[in-house]
Amino acid sequence: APNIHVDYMQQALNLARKSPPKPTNYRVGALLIDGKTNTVLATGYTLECEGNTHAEQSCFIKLAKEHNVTEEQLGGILPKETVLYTTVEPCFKRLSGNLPCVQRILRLGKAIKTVYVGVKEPEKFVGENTGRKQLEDAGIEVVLVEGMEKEILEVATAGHVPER
Ligand SMILES: Nc1nc(=O)c(N)c(NC[C@H](O)[C@H](O)[C@H](O)COP(=O)(O)O)[nH]1
Ligand SMILES: [Zn+2]
Repeated sequence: APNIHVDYMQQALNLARKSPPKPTNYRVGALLIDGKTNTVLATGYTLECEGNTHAEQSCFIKLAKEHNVTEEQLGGILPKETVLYTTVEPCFKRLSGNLPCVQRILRLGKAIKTVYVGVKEPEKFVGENTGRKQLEDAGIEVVLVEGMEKEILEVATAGHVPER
């Protein structure tokens, strides 16, 4: 039977393929979904929005612009059954020092109920990603959508110099 989570994760992966390859990040795709009506609220991919933006961050930036609010105010207008799909789990630390997406998700309050991820973040840039625990401690469910790890990582690391 077609799995709705795999369908959305495939959509997110197709978004990730639009991201310009870079050796210092991952090419990620993300979708914000209204879980009640099953409608797509926003899509995003790494570097879509100006500056050094992440896929999840691009979803928030675009949706905030659409509603004429700041990214910080987005929590007030998101449907309460909002779910986030992201091919790579939200970052908890960024080498650039920019605000990590786990913090961006947490400051939306209870707006995001569940985060569906395609893979855990590899340890290459920032070591073990402890973001999942921060989200769970805030009452946000983190669910791994299995079966697409290999193709998600291939896309995510396309800009990386092959390990010797
Ligand atoms: N979930 C997620 N979505 C993204 O769109 C993206 N690029 C990453 N990547 C995580 C990785 O840890 C950071 O890309 C590096 O730590 C470099 O940090 P910057 O991206 O330059 O801020 N992770
Ligand atoms: Zn991030």
